[in-house]
Amino acid sequence: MFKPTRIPDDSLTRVTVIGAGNVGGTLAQRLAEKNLADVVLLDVVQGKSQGMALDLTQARAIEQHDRSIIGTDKYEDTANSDVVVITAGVPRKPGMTREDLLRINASIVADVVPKAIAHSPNAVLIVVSNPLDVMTYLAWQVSGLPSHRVVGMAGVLDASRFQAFIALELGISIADITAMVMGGHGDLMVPLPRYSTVSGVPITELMDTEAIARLVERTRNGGAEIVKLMQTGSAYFAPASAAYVMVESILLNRRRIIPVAAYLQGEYGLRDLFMGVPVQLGHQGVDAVVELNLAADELAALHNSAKSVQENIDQLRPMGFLK
Ligand SMILES: NC(=O)C1=CN([C@@H]2O[C@H](COP(=O)(O)OP(=O)(O)OC[C@H]3O[C@@H](n4cnc5c(N)ncnc54)[C@H](O)[C@@H]3O)[C@@H](O)[C@H]2O)C=CC1
Ligand SMILES: O=C([O-])CC(=O)C(=O)O
Repeated sequence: MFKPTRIPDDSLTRVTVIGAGNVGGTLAQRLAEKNLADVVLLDVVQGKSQGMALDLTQARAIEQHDRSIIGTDKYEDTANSDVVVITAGVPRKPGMTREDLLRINASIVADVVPKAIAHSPNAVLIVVSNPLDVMTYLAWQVSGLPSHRVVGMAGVLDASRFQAFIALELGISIADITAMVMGGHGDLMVPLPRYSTVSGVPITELMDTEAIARLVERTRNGGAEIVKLMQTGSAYFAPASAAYVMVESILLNRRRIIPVAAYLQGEYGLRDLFMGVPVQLGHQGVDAVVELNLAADELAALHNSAKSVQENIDQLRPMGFLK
């Protein structure tokens, strides 16, 4: 008779998601159900990640995958992860900006990142918690990791929103649309119509300036529009999808060229901050920052956004989060 043989669990790819909330839970689901990686889900609330992991495990028969999903509140259980994603933090409520979360989320990020990286020193770190660019800078500082192994998730999400609004406006398939959004993940983000296309044709050749301005504005307010509608939290389906894309490009070494919050060392005339720029993203994290040829007004908008990010990074010092 056939006798199954149990062999020791030896994960080839393992992703830790810190924070088993809306974004973290949905990301864990995507990672496992798309069969990309085994997942360890950690939350400070006792039982939350364990319950979610059990629930996801009970869907395996239906979703047909054999990925392990572990829920825990112990960092030892996250050891040797290839990628660590930080979604721990507080989401904003209607009327708040992302920057209003700076102090509370800085205290969470400063606490969880060193603990996670102590057990996965070779991981690539992806930050999701808001305010995104500032939290990514802080995570880098407290992780001790080289800057290329720390990235923030926002540009893929913001570009995906811009793509969705272009598709809705033109009544065409999302499949043929690309978009680029640079800058900080805040009200001053920089959607780039010249670098947003339908089958290779820039949307500047397909829409009038009024329509483009309207879609740009809706993209900038994409997060706030959802916060206002939901009242009790912020977006998570599209954010989890965007984080998935980044994890996939890293684990499969796809070297996708996508916008992420990356450490800038003179690119675009900016230095010593994390902010949204296109990068080549692979196994080691950021292989290279891609420098697009920006027009003077586009570059000015990028610098304006960078100024706001820098002002918020500067607030971390008097608060005691940075040396
Ligand atoms: N970068 C982006 O584009 C996006 C960022 N976000 C941000 O992501 C964060 C999470 O959002 P949601 O998942 O919707 O919030 P949520 O409230 O559903 O989940 C957050 C989870 O973090 C956990 N947590 C808090 N402190 C912790 C700690 N010290 N250790 C471990 N876990 C801890 C909470 O218990 C909770 O389960 C927020 O800061 C939100 O603003 C959300 C969407 C998009
Ligand atoms: O709006 C928020 O606070 C969450 C977020 O960053 C987004 O959905 O873009």
